[in-house]
Amino acid sequence: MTATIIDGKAFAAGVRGQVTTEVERVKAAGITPGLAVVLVGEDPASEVYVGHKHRATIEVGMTSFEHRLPADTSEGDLFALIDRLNADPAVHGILCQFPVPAHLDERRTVARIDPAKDVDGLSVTNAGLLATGGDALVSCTPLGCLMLLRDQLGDMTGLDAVVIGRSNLFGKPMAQLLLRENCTVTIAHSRTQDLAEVCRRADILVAAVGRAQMVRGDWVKPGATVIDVGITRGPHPDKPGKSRLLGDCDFDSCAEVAGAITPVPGGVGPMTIACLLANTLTACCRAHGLEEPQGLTA
Ligand SMILES: Nc1nc2c(c(=O)[nH]1)N[C@@H](CN(C=O)c1ccc(C(=O)N[C@@H](CCC(=O)O)C(=O)O)cc1)CN2
Repeated sequence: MTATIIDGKAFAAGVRGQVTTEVERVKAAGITPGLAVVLVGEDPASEVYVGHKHRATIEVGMTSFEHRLPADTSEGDLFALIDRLNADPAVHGILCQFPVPAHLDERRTVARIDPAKDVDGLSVTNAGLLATGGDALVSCTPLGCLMLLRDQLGDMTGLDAVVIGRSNLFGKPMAQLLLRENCTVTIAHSRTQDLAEVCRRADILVAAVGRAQMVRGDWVKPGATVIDVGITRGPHPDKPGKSRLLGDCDFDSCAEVAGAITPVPGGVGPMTIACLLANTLTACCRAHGLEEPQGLTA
């Protein structure tokens, strides 16, 4: 293996430490940043992520408001809760954990959240601000990838970046962030022709397809920086009855060719929650006209 392994777990711990210091500064001004997380239903992975978010919020000194609603919650009841959180001055960030049950609509749910408290950066307002160069709250996972890339590469001007995946939560904001860094950006997806050839052009290859180990070493340009956003749980090959997490990249073959690569687990994943805390702090500072923390935004 030749590639540098990008340690997202350690980097995320550093971001959380920085957030903790900044929260102390904000508290000294008499304000405690507050994050409200809404979980509808009992998706097992979501239960775990929401639990991690709650603990991480408390650890950095913020207030955590957790709202767990039954799977059959009506849109009206969900929106009534969001309206209360929008109006609550102790709440600076709101997110609804995805996926939501099938009878609810993610876009309508996001649209109900006050854009100033939309710490997932998914509202039309925040997506538009990001696309037009404004001060957006940026979706947490792409923001985390940007922080890792800046740390790894510094100036990205002129680099060819390929993002595989076009979701609102990840692919589109990631592409916008890379464009802001002056990369030449290609968004590839399931209908892209000769995907392997497109990927081989990338100095920065970001994989968010949701198909385990799809990107193989011969898709990677020698020396490229590979960011693996996929998390698929599959059976463990050596431990019967146990599972393991797989990324969208075949780690061993990609690491033979890449200059640097994020592992799964321990790469991009931990950055998601660290950036959620960073976004909550940013939203709080903006709400109260306080100086914004440096290095925690796009
Ligand atoms: N409203 C949102 N919903 C979802 C988001 C989101 O950003 N906003 N992202 C994902 C889930 N997610 C956070 O919500 C998340 C995913 C993964 C991790 C993480 O730390 N992964 C670890 C492995 C964890 C494990 O063992 O399962 C890693 O990759 O190292 C944190 C948060 C979908 N929903």
